Amino acid sequence: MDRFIIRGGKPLHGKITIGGAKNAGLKLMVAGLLTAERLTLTNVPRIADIATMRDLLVQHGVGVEDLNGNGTSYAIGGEITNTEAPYDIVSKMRASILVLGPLIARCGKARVSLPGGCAIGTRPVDMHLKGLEALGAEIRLEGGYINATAPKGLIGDRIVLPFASVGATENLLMAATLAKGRTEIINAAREPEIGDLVSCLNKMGARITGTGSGTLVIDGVDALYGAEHRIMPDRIECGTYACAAGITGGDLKLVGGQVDDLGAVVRALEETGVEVSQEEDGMRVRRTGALRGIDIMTEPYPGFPTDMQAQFMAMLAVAEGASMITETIFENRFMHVPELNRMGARINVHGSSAIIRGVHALSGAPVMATDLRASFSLILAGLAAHGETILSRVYHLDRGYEAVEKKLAACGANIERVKG
Ligand SMILES: CC(=O)N[C@H]1[C@@H](OP(=O)(O)OP(=O)(O)OC[C@H]2O[C@@H](n3ccc(=O)[nH]c3=O)[C@H](O)[C@@H]2O)O[C@H](CO)[C@@H](O)[C@@H]1O
Ligand SMILES: C=C(OP(=O)(O)O)C(=O)O
Repeated sequence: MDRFIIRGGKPLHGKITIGGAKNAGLKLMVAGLLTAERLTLTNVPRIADIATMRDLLVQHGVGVEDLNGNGTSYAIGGEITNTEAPYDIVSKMRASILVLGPLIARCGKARVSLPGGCAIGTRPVDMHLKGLEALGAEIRLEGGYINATAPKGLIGDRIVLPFASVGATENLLMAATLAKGRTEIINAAREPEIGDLVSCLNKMGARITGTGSGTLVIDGVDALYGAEHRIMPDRIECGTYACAAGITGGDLKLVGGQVDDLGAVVRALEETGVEVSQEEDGMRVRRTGALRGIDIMTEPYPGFPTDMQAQFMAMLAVAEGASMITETIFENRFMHVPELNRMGARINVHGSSAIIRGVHALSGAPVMATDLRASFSLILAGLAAHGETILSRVYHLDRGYEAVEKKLAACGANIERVKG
């Protein structure tokens, strides 16, 4: 298992190019299941989750061609020959559940392993299943698998989501594109990645309106077609490197970063004393004064994203005064707290809130990554700490961040990957 060795204490200066968004790219690849024609995706991030999604599509029988041989453009297309998504892939990557809706819509049946929980929460898929049943799917759970059929095809309906789930919205949205008649998804999630998916589906011939409004209206069509789509920049990767500038007191240009996708994150950065501006080719982030403690609550978009919570916690650990972070999306997303405390942070968790008392400095220590964003919070702490931090289990990080050590080292960080 690879490890990172980080020697902290250097402010970061320079440019970091933001890649395509993991949380858009994965769904856009799945959208390739909705047509036999060729869907070309560009700006694909070179991360482990994308490779896993590629394996999943290939085992459904669909071709995934690497167009320029470097993993940044894929052409997806072909007939589906296998409608099963097996446990070994789904258990590795929860986003695999998103093949369920498209497979039922296109093939009238699907057998998809239940994803189960993960380090951040139990993460049930009840809303995905209830919504698909409302569209006419018959669903049985057996042996850890979801067995779904739609003998008469899917039929549009009005679906009210009890919570604006990103995954449920996407699964139902994709299924509804090929359903008969109109589907309305009320209390739909409004994350920008869903807007990116809608824009690609509409290029493929879908008829979807209401992006970002909380109500999506989908008029089903008989078939979808080939298209070409550039994946949006990863706002979470951008926010994460913004925290790297913030915690080290540096000055970074995040090429391709868009302030507009990061409203709540930008407001929180500014409140802590980090300056953010939109420039022609990306977002500039710098800090010259002290970091100040703030209170944050995670919420569905446009609120503060849970996927930025751990990174802010690392930054607030060295801010002046006390901060409180309340996590409302996942019930167990504080696994980074004991690791940050091992580096000298003073954080206490009370239920779904963490109280952070800022310390003057952190000190390097051996620490363990537990999930994707928690991993990066430990890198951030390591970049600001005195001495050496050794981060193990970086495979969590490789799921969603491309070339972390190269991007950081190019801006002056002392970080190396040790293979093993
Ligand atoms: C691949 C991807 O895009 N992942 C993102 C997606 O995850 P994901 O799509 O899994 O997140 P959801 O918005 O669905 O989940 C939010 C909450 O709703 C609960 N829930 C969800 C569905 C359901 O049927 N029943 C249920 O109870 C979940 O357990 C969780 O507590 O959105 C999350 C919230 O912004 C992000 O943190 C993830 O990075
Ligand atoms: C929680 C995340 O991803 P996933 O939903 O794939 O676990 C994330 O990107 O922070």
